[in-house]
Amino acid sequence: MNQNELKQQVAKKAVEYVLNNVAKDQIIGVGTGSTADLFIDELAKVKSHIKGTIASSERTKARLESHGIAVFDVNDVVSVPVYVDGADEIDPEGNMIKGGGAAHTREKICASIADEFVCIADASKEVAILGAFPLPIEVVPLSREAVARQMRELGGNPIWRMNADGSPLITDNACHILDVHGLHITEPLALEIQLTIIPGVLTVGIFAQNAADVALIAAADGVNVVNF
Ligand SMILES: O=C(CO)[C@H](O)[C@H](O)COP(=O)(O)O
Repeated sequence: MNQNELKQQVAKKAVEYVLNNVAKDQIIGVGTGSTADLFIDELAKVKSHIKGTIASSERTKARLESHGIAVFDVNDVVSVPVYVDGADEIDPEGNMIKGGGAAHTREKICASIADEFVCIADASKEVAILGAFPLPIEVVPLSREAVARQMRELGGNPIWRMNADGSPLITDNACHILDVHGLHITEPLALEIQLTIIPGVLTVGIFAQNAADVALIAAADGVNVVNF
């Protein structure tokens, strides 16, 4: 089974999870990325079960709306029962690195108002310690070099993320991304807090404060449900 087939499998399982665990006519949170895209396509088949969604990116909002699924402004929603999203890495405690799709600021906001974070991933995303995947940090453009210097002082190697055409990637929040290579994140929550208070940092891609509550992990022999 290739990685895309695993993602398909976990997307289906996540819809099953929503149907079994979320009462009818609720608003649910939807993440961003290739796994989340497949989840959206599966969700569309049972869209009458939900009242609508909150979206973690413009990309996700457009895909949801293309299926006729209502998207609410996060400002108008107090809480959601579940937030379903992928991850770039997930450790044995449910801490994650996210932001490979440059959407982690809105993802963290959506996760913060969710009763339950349901992480959907294939088994290649499971790691013992976070950090092999470069840590995305969304920064206010003016602060980029100052933040990069602080990352170097911590032993990381920050790379300014570019688009395929060589232009700087601009996020949904009009900010830049630094991908910090070479970190070995043994204390995810402490590092998330430490980096979050650096002036100019909008959002760090460590999800420890908003770690996964449940992970649906697709492997060749099926989808494993992990409760943290
Ligand atoms: O954090 C994310 C986007 O900002 C994604 O959830 C993460 O990059 C995983 O993506 P994919 O499902 O494409 O592997």
